[in-house]
This record gives sequence, C-alpha cells and structure tokens, in this order.
Amino acid sequence: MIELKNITAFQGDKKVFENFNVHIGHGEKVAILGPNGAGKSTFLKLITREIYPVVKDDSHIKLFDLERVTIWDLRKQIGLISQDLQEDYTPYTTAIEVILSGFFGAIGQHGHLTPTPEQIEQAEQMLDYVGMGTYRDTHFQRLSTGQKRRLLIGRSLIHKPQALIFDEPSNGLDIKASALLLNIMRDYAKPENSLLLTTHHIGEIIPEIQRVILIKNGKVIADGAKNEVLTSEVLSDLYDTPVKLDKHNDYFHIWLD
Ligand SMILES: Nc1ncnc2c1ncn2[C@@H]1O[C@H](COP(=O)(O)OP(=O)(O)OP(=O)(O)O)[C@@H](O)[C@H]1O
Repeated sequence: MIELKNITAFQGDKKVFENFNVHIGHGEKVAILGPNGAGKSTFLKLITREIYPVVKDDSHIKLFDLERVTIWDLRKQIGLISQDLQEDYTPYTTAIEVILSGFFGAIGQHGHLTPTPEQIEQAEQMLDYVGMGTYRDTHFQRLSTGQKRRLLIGRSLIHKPQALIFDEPSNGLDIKASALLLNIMRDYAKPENSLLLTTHHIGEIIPEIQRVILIKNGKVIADGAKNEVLTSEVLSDLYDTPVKLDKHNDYFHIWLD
C-alpha cells in the first residue's frame, strides 16, 4: 500500500533521510517509534505529500499502489492527525465545521464546500462520539488543546478512510480522552484498514498493532514483529536512556531503569 524506496528527503536545509526504504502492506497496523528529531514526522509527511523527496532515478514513493496520486485522491483515502494540521485551523472555524472538513479533505469549511444534510447529521453523531457534542458551534480558538485534538480525531474518521495516519495523536489528551483514543483506534483496526501511529507513549501501541518500526537519526534501526522488536535493551539503545519494558494484557509499559 505504501512503498518508499531509496528516498532522500530534506526538512529545510537538514537532510533527514538518505536511501530510506519502508514498505507497508494493505491492512497493516504499524507503530513508529524514535527519539525527538529522528524523522518520524518527516516519514509521515512524505506519505501525506506535505514534503517531497529529492527526485532520483532509482527512488520512488508508491501510495495505494499508484505511482501518481493526486493530493485529493490521497485525502479521500487517509485520515490524518498531526500538530501541524491542528495549527492550520483558523480561529473562527466551528467545531462542527472541523469535523465536516474531513469529508472534503479541506482545512475548515469554506463557502464552496456545501455539506449535505446527511453529512451534517453524521458530523453531529461524530461530535458526540468524540465527546464534543455540546461544543457544536464553538469557535476553534475557544477550545482547549485536548478538545481541539478530539475534533481532529473526529475529522480523521468521518469519511471512513482506508488508512489512518496518526502523528502523536494523544498530545494534550487527558486520561479519559486517551482511553477514548485507544478505543477509537481499536474500533478502527479492522483487517481491511491500515494504521500508522507515531507516539512517545508505548502504552498506546494497541494489541492490533503487530509491527513496530524504530527510527533513529533518519535510519530504520529495527523493523519487525512487536514482540521481537520491543525489548528493554533495544529501547534503552533507541532513546540513549536506560529503560525497563514490561508487558501486561498485550500492552507494553515502560519506565526509567
Ligand atoms: N521545518 C524544518 N526545517 C528544518 N529542519 C526541520 C524542520 N522540521 C524538522 N526539521 C528537522 O528534521 C529532523 C527530523 O524531524 P522530525 O519532525 O521528522 O522528527 P520526529 O522524529 O518527528 O521528532 P519528534 O519526536 O520531536 O516529533 C530533525 O532534525 C528536525 O530538527
């Protein structure tokens, strides 16, 4: 479904990746871990076409089995959560407009994007699902960080995408909202749906995520089955910090050693 081959990519003047290779198949659920600055968001931004790789003969990015995919096709296929997206919303967008914008792959609701009555009804149900029903017409600027994040979660799901791309989705969420996020991811993680999650919270790797990719300094240092990749030694090395890892009910927990 997603193939990055021999990718070289920059963020500003910083070369983040050189000959970077990753392949993710249909229906895979994958967690991407790595220290700050490792390249996790850059990887996701290559997929969402927020940044483009250096053009080279032997490199390509294939998305949804297409060499060429328009940004609009892409937005129909994926549901996205990222900090950048949250920052792109204008202050006067209302909560329901944030959700509705997901139908159009747009940031906010503009005059030329007219939702149908069915879409409005679905958006209202989604507001309830993410616990934001009482904020239907509240402006984005009047919401807390976690409330904004709940709206983005709703926005990412409303058009029933075949892949969710969640870049640190739990930023700013309280315990109840984090639990809601885990439930939402588990609900979504059906065999036909794909999920790519970056997180610094190991406990967010839901049981349905079976593959973990570790990135450090722009390189994949491990990629494989969760139970093989995630060990105290490997994570201590990844974060240059001694940590202990434990597993309980198919969830991992980490603490400082
Ligand atoms: N807009 C930018 N201009 C220049 N360099 C950037 C820019 N954005 C990111 N970088 C650099 O690119 C590298 C990779 O950043 P990236 O955001 O992909 O890391 P990350 O693994 O997502 O980190 P974090 O866990 O902190 O979110 C870092 O060295 C960072 O400093």
